[in-house]
Amino acid sequence: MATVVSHQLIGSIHRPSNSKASLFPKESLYLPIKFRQNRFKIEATTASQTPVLDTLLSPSTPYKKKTNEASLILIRHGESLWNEKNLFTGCVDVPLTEKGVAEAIQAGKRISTIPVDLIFTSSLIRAQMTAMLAMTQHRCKKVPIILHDESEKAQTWSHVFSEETRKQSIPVIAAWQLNERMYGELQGLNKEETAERYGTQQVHEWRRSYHIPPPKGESLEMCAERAVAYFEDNIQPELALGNNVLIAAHGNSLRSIIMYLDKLTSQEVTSLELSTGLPLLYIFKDRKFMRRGSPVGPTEAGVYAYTKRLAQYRQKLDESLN
Ligand SMILES: O=C(O)[C@@H](CO)OP(=O)(O)O
Repeated sequence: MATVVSHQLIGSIHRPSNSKASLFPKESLYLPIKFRQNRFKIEATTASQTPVLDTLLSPSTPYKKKTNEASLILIRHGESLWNEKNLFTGCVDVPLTEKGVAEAIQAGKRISTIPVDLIFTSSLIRAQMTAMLAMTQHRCKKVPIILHDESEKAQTWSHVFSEETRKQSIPVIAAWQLNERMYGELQGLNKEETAERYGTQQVHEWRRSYHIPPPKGESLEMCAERAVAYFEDNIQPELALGNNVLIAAHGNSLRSIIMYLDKLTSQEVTSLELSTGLPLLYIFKDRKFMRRGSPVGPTEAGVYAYTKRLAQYRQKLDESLN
């Protein structure tokens, strides 16, 4: 059984279940993503069909599986304007504060030599800002590009016509399933005033229990049903193909994903707290997730000792910059 956890430091695409296909297509086969019922659907197709996802992911986009290992970085967004005001935020779409921007940039520095091939964010601006700001610091210097596939027009109009430019880009997929838990009738209320009104114990249960939902909102369990399902259906298959993934999301959507990764019980997850803007690294190897803490910075020796692959990646970056 997992020990009590306190991560003080850390901060559909619907794939057919037996599909081994990646978002990074191979030679003659590529995988258009179609937006259906708020979920992406990936279907294999042949080169004679319209390349819907041709915008960024070209047939020869770099990633071929060479390893059964991949990195997974989780970042809770930096401080938002409502974190600052101590308001329940949930699915309300508020931006980062100046401090939140600085946190995202700092997070980027800390992960700047850890490989990232694919980024998933929620559909909320605070998570997207965090991912984008963090990637400005990455030493690979690749440009994160949001894939818009809400319509055929959006796909066509954001097409990139240079193979070289596409190679210098990182696809970003925004998924509502990674959004913050919907806080129901608490959204917009001050947390302290709510505790005074309903009692500290009641508010703590709404905020941290697994099963109890806030009034007309989602419990962590309900949030996990969509966030973990999305992770399993769309993110884990990429990791299994050796693609390194960054997820920028929220306190509670990430708590539910960490509960899944670390196999926490519904009791243990109540003491899991995530700070804003601090990255947490996992290694996915042999179909298992190993938690590797929060990288302190690009020069930290410890992180690169975790796996040979990370050390090699960093060495290549060092060589290319010298
Ligand atoms: O207000 C929210 O949406 C969340 C995260 O900021 O709050 P809590 O930590 O209470 O779940």
